[in-house]
Amino acid sequence: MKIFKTEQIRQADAYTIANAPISSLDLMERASNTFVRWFCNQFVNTRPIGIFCGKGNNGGDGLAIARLLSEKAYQVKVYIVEHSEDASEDFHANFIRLENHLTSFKIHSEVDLPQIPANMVIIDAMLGSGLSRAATGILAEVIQKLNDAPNKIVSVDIASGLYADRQNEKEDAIIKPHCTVSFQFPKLAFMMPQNAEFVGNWFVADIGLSENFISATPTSYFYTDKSEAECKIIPRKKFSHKGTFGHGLILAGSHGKMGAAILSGRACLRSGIGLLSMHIPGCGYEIMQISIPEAMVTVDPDHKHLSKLPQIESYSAIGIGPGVGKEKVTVQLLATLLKQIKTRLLIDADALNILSENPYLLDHLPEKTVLTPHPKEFQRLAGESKNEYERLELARDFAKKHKVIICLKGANTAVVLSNGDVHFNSTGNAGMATGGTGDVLTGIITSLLAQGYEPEDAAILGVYQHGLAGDKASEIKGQSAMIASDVIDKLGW
Ligand SMILES: NC(=O)C1=CN([C@@H]2O[C@H](COP(=O)(O)OP(=O)(O)OC[C@H]3O[C@@H](n4cnc5c(N)ncnc54)[C@H](OP(=O)(O)O)[C@@H]3O)[C@@H](O)[C@H]2O)[C@@H](O)CC1
Ligand SMILES: Nc1ncnc2c1ncn2[C@@H]1O[C@H](COP(=O)(O)OP(=O)(O)O)[C@@H](O)[C@H]1O
Ligand SMILES: [K+]
Repeated sequence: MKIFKTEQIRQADAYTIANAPISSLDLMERASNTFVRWFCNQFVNTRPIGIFCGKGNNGGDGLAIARLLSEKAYQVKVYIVEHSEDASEDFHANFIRLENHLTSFKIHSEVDLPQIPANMVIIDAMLGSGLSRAATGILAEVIQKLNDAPNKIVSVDIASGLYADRQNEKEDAIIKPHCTVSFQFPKLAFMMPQNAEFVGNWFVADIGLSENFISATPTSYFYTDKSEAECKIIPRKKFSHKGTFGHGLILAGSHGKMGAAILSGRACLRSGIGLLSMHIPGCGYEIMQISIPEAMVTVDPDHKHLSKLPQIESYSAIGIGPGVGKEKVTVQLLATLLKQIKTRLLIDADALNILSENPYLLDHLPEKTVLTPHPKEFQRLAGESKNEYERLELARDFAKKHKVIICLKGANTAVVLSNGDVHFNSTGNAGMATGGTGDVLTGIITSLLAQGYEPEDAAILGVYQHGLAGDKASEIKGQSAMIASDVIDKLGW
């Protein structure tokens, strides 16, 4: 799914109005109807509803929603926050339509603020994607009051006060909704961890903006949903054999960290690879052979660390990093690997930290190497950033400069391609914030690379399947009890 910036959403809106054709008021009606359909599935009509409207089109949506809900026998109260003398045309039209149904209450100042019953559901339609500056004055006061109340809040399109695609200041007044119903596209703001409390659970309501416009308009931001991930899967043919699915090599583990090697190896095998070899330090030999009988093992001459690169010509992809440490000998091994490698490569964990400490190695990264840093590893690699928008830009610059693919891990992992495109992941949950889940991802993506998936697809699909397995694991174990091995157990597609 594409993620558009505010300006592009406005253009999509205008294009649809001109070409569908549909009047802007009818488009607002359609958007409001879509919201109401969603809302009625979530909230019964015995609960009172309070709709807080601004005076732009977001407020116009609020007024239309008020009318539609009252037609469905919801008890609705409408509050209009008088932040401006002027109102948008469609706000005005909906205000007139509403007059036959409901009276609205105007909020000019704090004294006009209503008492809010505890069971009232609040619909936030004060400011939408037209936010041009921080909310102040009466808007800020209403936002504060609603945030302080225990009531459930549902934001129309986006929480009032939250910029759709740029950084807010810390002190900005922003609604903290339980959920947001976004029109047609998710907003870039929803992908940023810092905005979690200003988004809540979010849903996309298809309001029928022009498909021609959407498919023809380029964007650098995407959201990987189920259909997009599934169409990347290459089916296994009836007469295929293990040679069809590649032979991967994972270099992992050190004394005390053989678990990381085991997790990545197991995940690799559970992701469809034909053959897997693991290169590990001497201390891990028996551990590995017993833990993963399906994997072949080559043993490093060093007992505790990886020090010597094995023959690598026969592998279709190589993954390096989980649990390897940063010993001098391992630095040397990575440098040799970068010189010799002719196949697809994934670099994770301490191998990334080695790159950070030896930046000259970055010039030797083969094109489309997949890097899988968590935020701290990325910071070591690319430097500090003031906020998550800046971090994303840094990742895009880094990926373009070094022609690599970066999976910036976290909730909504951002897969940043070497052309700067960003694919945010839709699967995964906070139960995955536990040691070893990153090693699992290394195994999955290495497996896909070995099978011949293009590195872009391997990264996007691998991240998606990793999160999906995490979601299945959390359904069974719960987020607190699940561990990385549970994620491996739930792999499979
Ligand atoms: N295609 C779609 O997706 C569709 C979108 N639709 C809906 O339209 C919404 C966008 O509408 P919108 O452009 O009128 O913007 P919205 O946020 O309601 O208000 C802007 C007004 O507020 C003002 N203003 C801004 N910041 C302010 C501040 N801090 N404090 C005070 N005032 C401030 C601003 O003033 P100005 O910046 O000009 O001074 C302007 O007057 C969108 O979110 C969705 O709900 C659907 O109806 C149909 C299809
Ligand atoms: N809150 C979360 N929601 C979704 N996925 C998460 C969350 N926290 C962590 N993850 C995922 O779990 C993995 C953690 O990786 P990492 O930090 O490298 O762990 P480790 O080094 O212990 O293996 C990443 O793929 C990340 O996207
Ligand atoms: K809103």
